[in-house]
Amino acid sequence: MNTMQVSFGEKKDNAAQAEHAVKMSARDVKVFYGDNEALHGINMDILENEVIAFIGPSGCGKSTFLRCLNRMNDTIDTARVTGLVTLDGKDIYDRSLDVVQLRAQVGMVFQKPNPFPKSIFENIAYGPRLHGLVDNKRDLDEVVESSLRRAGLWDEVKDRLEAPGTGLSGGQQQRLCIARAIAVSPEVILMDEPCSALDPIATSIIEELIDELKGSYTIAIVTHNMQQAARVSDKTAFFHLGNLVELNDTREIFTNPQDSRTEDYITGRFG
Ligand SMILES: Nc1ncnc2c1ncn2[C@@H]1O[C@H](COP(=O)(O)OP(=O)(O)OP(=O)(O)O)[C@@H](O)[C@H]1O
Repeated sequence: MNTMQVSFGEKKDNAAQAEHAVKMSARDVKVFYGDNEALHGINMDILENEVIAFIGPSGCGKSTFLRCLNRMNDTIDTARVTGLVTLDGKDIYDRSLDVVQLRAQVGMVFQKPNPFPKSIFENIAYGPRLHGLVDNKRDLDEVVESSLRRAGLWDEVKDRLEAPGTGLSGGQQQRLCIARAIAVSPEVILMDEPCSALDPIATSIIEELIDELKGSYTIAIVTHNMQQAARVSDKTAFFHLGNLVELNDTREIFTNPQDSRTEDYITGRFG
C-alpha cells in the first residue's frame, strides 16, 4: 500500500491509553438539515485526555458531528439531531440540561478566530463572570492571567490587557480564543479547523499548545490537514458521506487503514 509520509507526535503506549475513561459518547447520532440527512447514525466514544482528529473529504459531516457534541446545531434553525450524545454518561440533549453550562464544559474554538470586540482582558473575563466562577477582582485577575498563560499568550499581551483583542495577529487571536475557552474550566475543547486561517508558524504554536492542553482536557479537532492530524492526535476518525468509516489509533489509520475508503483518502486518491 502506498500510504502518505507523515510524522507522528509522541503518543502514550496502549496500556496507558486503555486506562482512559469514556468522556463523551455518541450512539446512532443522525443530523438532518430540513429533509437532508447529513449524518447517518454515528457511534463513537471519545476518551478522556485524548486528542481525537476528525478527517474526511469536504461535506462529509465532520463539523456537523463536532457541533453535536456541544449542541451548537441548536443554533441552526433547520438542523435536527436524533440519537444519544453523552458527557460523563449524561444525555446532553436532556430537556432539563442548561445549554449555556454545557457549552462551558464543552468549549469550542472556531476556524476563524472570533474574539469579542472588547479588550484582551474582557475577552477572558466575560465567561468566568457570566458563570459566577469568581467572587472578586483579584480572583478574576488570576483567572485571566492563568488562562492566558495556559494558552501561551501571557508574555505577549501582559502589558496591553486593555488593548482590543481584535488588534492581535491571527495566531494570537486564536490563542486568545483558546484562553477564553479555558477560562470557564471546560472538560472538553472542540476545535473546528483552528489553524486553517493561520500561517505555518502560528499553526505550529497552536499544535504545541494542543499537545500541552491534552493533559488537562479532552480535545476533538476537525482538520483538513492530514499531517496535522498525525502530529497532534491520539485517535483519528475518518468520515465519508455522512458515515463514520473508521476510528482507530492515529498511527494505525495512517499506516494500516482497514477500509479502502480510508486508504483512498489518506493516499490522496480522493478528497
Ligand atoms: N447550516 C447548514 N444547512 C444546511 N446544510 C448544511 C448546513 N451545514 C452543513 N450542511 C450540509 O451537511 C453536510 C455536511 O457538512 P459539514 O459542514 O458538516 O461537512 P464537513 O465535513 O465539515 O465539510 P468541510 O470539510 O467542507 O467543512 C454537507 O452536505 C453540507 O452541505
